[in-house]
Amino acid sequence: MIRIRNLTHIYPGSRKVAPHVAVSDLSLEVGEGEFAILSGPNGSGKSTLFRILCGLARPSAGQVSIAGFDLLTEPARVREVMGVVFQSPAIDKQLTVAENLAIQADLYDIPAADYRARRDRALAWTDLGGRLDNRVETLSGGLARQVELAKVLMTDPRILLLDEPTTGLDPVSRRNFLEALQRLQRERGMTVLMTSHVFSEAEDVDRVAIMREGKLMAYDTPQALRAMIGTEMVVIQSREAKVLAGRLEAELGLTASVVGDEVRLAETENGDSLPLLEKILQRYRPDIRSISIKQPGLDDVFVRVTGAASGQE
Ligand SMILES: Nc1ncnc2c1ncn2[C@@H]1O[C@H](COP(=O)(O)OP(=O)(O)OP(=O)(O)O)[C@@H](O)[C@H]1O
Repeated sequence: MIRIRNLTHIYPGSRKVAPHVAVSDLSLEVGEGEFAILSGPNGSGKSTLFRILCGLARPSAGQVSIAGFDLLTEPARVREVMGVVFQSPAIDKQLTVAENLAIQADLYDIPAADYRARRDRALAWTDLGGRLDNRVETLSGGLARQVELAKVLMTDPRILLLDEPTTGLDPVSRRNFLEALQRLQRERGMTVLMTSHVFSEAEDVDRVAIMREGKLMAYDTPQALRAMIGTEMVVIQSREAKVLAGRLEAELGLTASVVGDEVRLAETENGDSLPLLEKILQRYRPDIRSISIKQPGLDDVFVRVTGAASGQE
């Protein structure tokens, strides 16, 4: 449904700045009706890839086809099937919800006879019922984002591209927004590709892509990605996490990564972390605030794959 083949994007540079390869020979497919998340540390090339996919930038090399249409040679066909929710608001906050949706209908030449039905169908995926006459500036951040979604849904897309749509939302609004997307996927067979750096959002999706320095480092189901790390890991909270990690590596020969005030240890060889936990507790107790065994999450995968600390909620 979204097929990216050997995509490369090079920013040309200038006399003072060298050319920069922002996307490097990247290939990736999102199947029909799949929900995929694209993540990566700052500067890894997500925005560049997103801009290419929504037709705002032309790649230096490679092909992209969307619903079987070539992005470069059939952009109008692609626009017919794809809806894009950008990070920066694309609605007029001074206008009401209904006025914003009416403008979208005008822009896309939606026949007047279809307008109400389309509008009501789009709103059915949101929590905006009864808010049609409210000015967007009076809505919460979460509902305002849902207006963006409703606006895009007015055009009946089969594919949705979203750029960090939940940034700045509180956890409840974020969950509501994601639930709307998941229902669209489940009940309408929508294909969804969304950039995000919040890994709790990625735990339930079909596939997660992790980019680093323009390259696709991993692309798999959340389960398969978590399995890369093992079944369980020891996590220690410490005021001096870096110092403790250094000591654990030097004195016990362990592999440790530091995320904030946490030291996370790679899986033990026999997979049983309890003896290791006891040993660490006996030796380093004064340096430890808490110690536990946990199943690896996607944030651990991210740290392993990119070498960067993951985005925090
Ligand atoms: N117009 C530009 N000219 C030159 N280099 C650029 C340009 N835009 C981005 N870059 C560089 O390309 C690389 C990828 O940038 P991009 O914005 O795609 O990354 P990102 O993963 O979206 O980062 P973020 O999460 O910070 O938005 C970065 O090193 C960035 O500095």
